[in-house]
Amino acid sequence: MKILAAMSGGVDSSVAAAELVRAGHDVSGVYMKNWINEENIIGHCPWEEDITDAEAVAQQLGIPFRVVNLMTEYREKVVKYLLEGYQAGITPNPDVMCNREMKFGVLWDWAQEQGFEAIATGHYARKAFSVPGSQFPVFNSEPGTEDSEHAIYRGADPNKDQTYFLAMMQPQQVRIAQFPIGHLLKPELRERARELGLKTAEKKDSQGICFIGQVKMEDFLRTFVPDQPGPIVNLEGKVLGEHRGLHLYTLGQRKGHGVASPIHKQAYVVVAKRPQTNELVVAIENADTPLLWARKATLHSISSTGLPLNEKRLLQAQPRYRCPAGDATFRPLGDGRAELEYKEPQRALTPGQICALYDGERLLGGAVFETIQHA
Ligand SMILES: Nc1ncnc2c1ncn2[C@@H]1O[C@H](COP(=O)(O)OP(=O)(O)OP(=O)(O)O)[C@@H](O)[C@H]1O
Repeated sequence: MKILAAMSGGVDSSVAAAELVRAGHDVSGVYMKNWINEENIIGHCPWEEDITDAEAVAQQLGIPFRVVNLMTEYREKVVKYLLEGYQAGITPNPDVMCNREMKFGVLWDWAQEQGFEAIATGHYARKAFSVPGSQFPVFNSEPGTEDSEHAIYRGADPNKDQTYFLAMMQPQQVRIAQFPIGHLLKPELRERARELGLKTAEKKDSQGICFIGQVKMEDFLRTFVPDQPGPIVNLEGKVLGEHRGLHLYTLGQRKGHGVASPIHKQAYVVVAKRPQTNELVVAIENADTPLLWARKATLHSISSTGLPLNEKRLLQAQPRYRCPAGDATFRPLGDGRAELEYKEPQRALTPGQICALYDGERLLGGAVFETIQHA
């Protein structure tokens, strides 16, 4: 099969490409140039080093390598969404959009023109397909037949699972996606990279948002969105301090708001943002802090990785990356929206954030939190 390996210059996608070569595919590597540090944002933006590393690994594997410039599309499809979201007071997720709009969107369009049949990434996720009549999961990334059903399962390494970031992928994108390292644990992957002598074998895992690399989200936002200071208040409306702009804070945030707690081992936590009055609301965190916990929410932009999510069902809903998925009832409202009711109260559900939907280990799709109903 002719497969395009998306190589970021990190160890995960290096091993992903190596696995495809080992399986005998016709592999080419590609680095997407989404963003360069032209805005002089503080911090280290290592794209040049990443390209050098990705190219060196491609050479080691004996595969062709190219850099494609997708900076215009990235600005349009991801950065704009990110900045508009923050300006509107919600918390967007650029990594999720990057997968749907860039890697399996714009990059896939380009790949098809070049005659590729699939795109592979170094995500910790497993691809499965079933031919009619057989049962999931059959972990295999072969294309199957026309009528086979494709699905994404959580990566085998629970600490590294990245399916949350794939939640908004469309069925036709799932069909052409391959995740060659999803069955590996991170230490096994590192070992494989060492055995192959790959240049990236000991390279540190990337931090932060995919395109801003080591740059902190806060520094990035401050370059584009002016500070808008306002009061920090408690639930009774008493002013406790000053914030620098509501967009710089996240619901559930315990540190970085500058309000010290008078109670030992009980921190102030951000429980609400009030755009009308530009107030950031904080409260002392405990098991029943008002506004912090919620069981019910509405979702919009429901997106399915396979069969449509148009019936009431029980499922597991993961409200953010690195957070357990809680049991919930999902009730579609018929207009791309749904009600979600968790069995247990959830901490800091946040409008604008992606909610990934699962049936056990299987990723069903995703949606965006619209409103949160506090008890
Ligand atoms: N600039 C890029 N060019 C090509 N592929 C990319 C790029 N950025 C990310 N990817 C692909 O998306 C996958 C997930 O991206 P993410 O930024 O989360 O990397 P990661 O999990 O740290 O993996 P890696 O170790 O490969 O960098 C990568 O493994 C790679 O296949």
